[in-house]
Amino acid sequence: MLSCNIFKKLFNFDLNLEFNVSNEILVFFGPSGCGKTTTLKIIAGLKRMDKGYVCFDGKIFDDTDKKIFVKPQERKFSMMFQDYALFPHMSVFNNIIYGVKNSKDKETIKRAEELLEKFNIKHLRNLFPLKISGGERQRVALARALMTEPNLILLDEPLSALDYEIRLKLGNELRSFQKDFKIPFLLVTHDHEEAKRIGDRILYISSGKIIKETPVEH
Ligand SMILES: Nc1ncnc2c1ncn2[C@@H]1O[C@H](COP(=O)(O)OP(=O)(O)OP(=O)(O)O)[C@@H](O)[C@H]1O
Repeated sequence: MLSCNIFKKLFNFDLNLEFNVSNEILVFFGPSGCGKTTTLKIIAGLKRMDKGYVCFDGKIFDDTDKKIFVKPQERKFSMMFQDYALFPHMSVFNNIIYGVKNSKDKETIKRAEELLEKFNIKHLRNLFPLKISGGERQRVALARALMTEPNLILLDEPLSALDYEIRLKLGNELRSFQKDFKIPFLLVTHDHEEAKRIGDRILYISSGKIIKETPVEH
């Protein structure tokens, strides 16, 4: 389980959130600028907070009082950004296996092939990111996020560039992935329908605070 208590002074308000994520899809829902991305980056270790902690399964990854900070690359948390952050000089396939230690072994190749199949991007495997569409890049980024067998997945607007039909399909697949992986997923969206479709629980965020929390019936 991920446990967080986060305080950070932002330009216009203070970010102040306390929450846990167990083996479920927790959605952060809120308007642009309310602090969603900043929160994911603090959890990933890509931004520092002013006060608080981030713990996962009893291990401390960040604690401002105890002066503990674990580097992002040592957290085994996978983050997918809004802008996908794919490597432009690498093929789709190499982007997906990037970050896996034994990228040449059979299991890795098999897993990458399965993800290519699952995300319907098999035909793109040798192309470079600039040659494929935004929606396709998003699917490659999703496959990469799931490739490294992380303990936790942080998804920042993972479906925002996709057509409605594909959003529905990938949304369902995200739910089935979460059930297969049995790890916490934290997903950011400002689409309420999507929050209800994908999430097990929704935290409504406004100006850096949780204003409401609701479970979702599926
Ligand atoms: N370095 C910084 N120091 C202080 N405040 C910042 C800094 N960078 C951004 N902010 C402020 O933090 C707030 C939260 O930004 P954040 O990107 O987390 O929002 P968001 O909810 O993810 O928005 P969006 O949905 O548009 O991506 C913004 O209001 C922004 O002005």
